[in-house]
Amino acid sequence: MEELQRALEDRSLTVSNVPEKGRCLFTTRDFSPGEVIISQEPYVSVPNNSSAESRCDACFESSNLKKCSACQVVYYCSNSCQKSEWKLHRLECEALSKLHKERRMAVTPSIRLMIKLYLRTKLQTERVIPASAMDNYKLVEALVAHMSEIDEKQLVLYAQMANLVSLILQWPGINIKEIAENFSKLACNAHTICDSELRPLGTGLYPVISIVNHSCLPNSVLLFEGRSAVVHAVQHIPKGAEVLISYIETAGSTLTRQKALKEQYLFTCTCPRCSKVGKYNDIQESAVLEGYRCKDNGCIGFLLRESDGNGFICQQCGLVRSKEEIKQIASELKSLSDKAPISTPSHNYQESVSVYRAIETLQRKLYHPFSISLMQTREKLLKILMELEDWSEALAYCRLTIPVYQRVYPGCHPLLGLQYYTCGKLEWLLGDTENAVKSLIKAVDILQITHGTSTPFMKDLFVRLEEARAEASYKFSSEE
Ligand SMILES: C[S@@+](CC[C@H](N)C(=O)[O-])C[C@H]1O[C@@H](n2cnc3c(N)ncnc32)[C@H](O)[C@@H]1O
Repeated sequence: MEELQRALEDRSLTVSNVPEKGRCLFTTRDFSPGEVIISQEPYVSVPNNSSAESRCDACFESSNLKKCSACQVVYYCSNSCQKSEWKLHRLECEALSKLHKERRMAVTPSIRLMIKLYLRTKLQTERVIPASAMDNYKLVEALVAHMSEIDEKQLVLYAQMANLVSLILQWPGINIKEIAENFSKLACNAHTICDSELRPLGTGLYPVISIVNHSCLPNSVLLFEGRSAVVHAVQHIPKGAEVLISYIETAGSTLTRQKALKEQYLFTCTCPRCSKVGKYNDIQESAVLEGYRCKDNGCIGFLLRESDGNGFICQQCGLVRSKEEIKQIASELKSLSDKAPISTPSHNYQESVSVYRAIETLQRKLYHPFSISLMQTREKLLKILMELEDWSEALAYCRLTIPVYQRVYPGCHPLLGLQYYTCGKLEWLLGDTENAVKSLIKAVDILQITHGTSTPFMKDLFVRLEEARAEASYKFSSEE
């Protein structure tokens, strides 16, 4: 702990224990918006390899992959990536190769992550790979596991997974209970590694970044540059403040967010947003984000259940929607949603578009215009239409999502920045350079804070903005 405190001191940070939260990371100087607060390489990481997509174990790249010829499980995109992982993979490869082929192919990313955790610890203990203040097994030991709060079913699952890890490693005297506890640690401490556009690529354990606690109104954001986790301040953070990121999708109502936090991280959030639970403004916000729309299409009031329980009354105009009408649309929506594909293979894009269009129409009838479900359906349509290169309809849906994004991701949120970026790209493709410039400027304003300015993604964004600006001014001068 002392060694870690010294390493953090150099970064103007310190760790303290707070009774209701456990360890917390505090600043010892002011941080400006966009500044990197802390970054860390993973102690261990694995890509989310599936039959549909594989990635390099070292850099998560998905092209030019070659399978490890011995274990046939792990992929690398180059010799240098394979070399960088070799000390660890040599041991993993030996262990995996002893399994029957079918069993080996069924080893999940979570099992691999645990195997790598044990192998890395072994190699550090034997000093085959170096350890440091921010990179050692003691930091993993210090992570919270919440063992006493986990339900029976989950414990049984962790015990089964621990047995499989033991079977693969075949280490005499290995402690199954400790492996099960480590699975519980991974559940509330590991992070999903995403690319710059927040698409999930894999999972990593970053034991120092794991000290950062959650807020639904965070002052920082955790993003990834390759496999490195980087925490950026998204607002001015004064000296002595706690560094806070969001662990979950913050768009939901307070009850939805609290449920997600309780289920995965086993705590009740008391952040400034959550402390409003049950107050009028919070009830209003939940009814807007997750409730029904007014019967009058021109009214954007929110609906609350009538005291007799027979319907929902608009809090703006007083019109009532009957329970039966709502039930009817909800049931149509359910049967349509059951038909919607979870993932869309390319040959099914057209079919998916029609299903999601029908869902969107029904959701518009049922939900408030700022509904999160409606926003998510439009987001799906936007993605599929982009795959179909139908830029114009994709842009229409993208524009419809923007006001909801602005409401649910206020301030400097990467998802809002990325949505402006998509809008700008589509406007540019459709020749609407003037609006493209406006959207890309909004994207840059947010993303240079959340993502920094030096990543390939941001450099590409700056180039796109310059190109759009040049084209807009050329168009303007030729029109003159
Ligand atoms: C990734 S760890 C964060 C570091 C942790 N506080 C520690 O002592 O190691 C996640 C756990 O921290 C606690 N935690 C995180 N944010 C919290 C918050 N806002 N309020 C209360 N507990 C929180 C919960 O126990 C959660 O499962």
